[in-house]
Amino acid sequence: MSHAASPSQGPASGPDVSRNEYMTDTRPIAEGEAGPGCRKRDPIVVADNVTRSFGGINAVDVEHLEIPRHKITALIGPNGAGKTTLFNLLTGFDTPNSGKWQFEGKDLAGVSSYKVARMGMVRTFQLTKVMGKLTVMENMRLGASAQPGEKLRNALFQGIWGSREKEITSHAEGLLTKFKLDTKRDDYAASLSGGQRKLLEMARSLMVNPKLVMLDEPMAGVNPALTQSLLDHIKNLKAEGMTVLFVEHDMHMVRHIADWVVVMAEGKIVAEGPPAEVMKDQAVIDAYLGAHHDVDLGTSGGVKALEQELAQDEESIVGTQDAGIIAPESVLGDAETLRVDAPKTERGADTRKEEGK
Ligand SMILES: Nc1ncnc2c1ncn2[C@@H]1O[C@H](COP(=O)(O)OP(=O)(O)OP(=O)(O)O)[C@@H](O)[C@H]1O
Repeated sequence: MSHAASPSQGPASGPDVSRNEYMTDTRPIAEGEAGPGCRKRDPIVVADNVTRSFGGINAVDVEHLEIPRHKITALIGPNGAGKTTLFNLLTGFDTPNSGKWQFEGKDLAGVSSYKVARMGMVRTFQLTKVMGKLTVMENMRLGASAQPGEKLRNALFQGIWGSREKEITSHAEGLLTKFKLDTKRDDYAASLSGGQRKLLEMARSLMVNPKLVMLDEPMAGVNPALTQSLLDHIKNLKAEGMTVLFVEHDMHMVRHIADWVVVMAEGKIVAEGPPAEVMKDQAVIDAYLGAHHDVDLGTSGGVKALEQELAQDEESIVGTQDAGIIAPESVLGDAETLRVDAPKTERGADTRKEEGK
């Protein structure tokens, strides 16, 4: 498939043929049968034997993984499955014990996170890393620092610097307008809501015109009023020719926007395929639900069945709405959030997140 449009061009820049091209491509994503580690027709990332352990825990143990280009791939799995660690490894924020991986055919092992971003592979974090004491615009400008125009030596050449400055500012303004943050451009990022900070982080990551955008739990902590807008922005990334890989516990979001789903459990890829197929997969149900395996996650009936099953299980905290894990359908409505998590207390995940994961 041709790369018809620069990722920076949005729908505002005129008729967007790529929108149709990328959104309507129904060719199979896998080369053969879907399954863990299956080959893709057009992969943008290919990883082999990537492992990372912490003490005795094999946090990531991925034999083979390919991420399909121009598609939205969801990376799902219970708490502690290794999703964020895999993100960290692929983007140079952590170093694996072994393995190699390529982005657009280029080896990335040993490449710093800064260079990875400059090559077009950017990521956001579960807890946003926007700078609270900088304004929204200053945060955006920081996002451009992976571009050559921001290098110090270029600053010595006033002409280049001046035009580059204008270019960066105008690019930032365009993105802020698109993300409806333009009225906040001079506000401190600390004054934004959680959802607006997620939008800002996403907008900032686009300052380098990435080819692959990796979002770690984009919906976590987002007010329902902003949920639809975030979903639309993610779909737009694909329409504009970008590839998206996102980690998410919100199964409705996964079913709604993902073209492909990769499931991790205990560091390994245990299932892969189109959302509707994967959520019926026994390995996925087992990974999420342990003993509660007679339930189909792909249907709302399945959720009801699970709730009933859990209501009779005194040992399980899954399904107790107070824990924020599964809300009954009566509470969810249409644009609901359905979280399917393993109990956090199993591995002290909460503590780590508070430390700035
Ligand atoms: N810096 C670290 N030090 C020690 N253990 C870690 C560290 N980072 C991750 N782990 C462990 O590695 C495993 C995988 O964690 P990871 O955060 O990647 O899982 P996850 O699938 O992203 O979970 P969640 O859905 O809760 O975000 C867990 O057992 C976790 O406790």
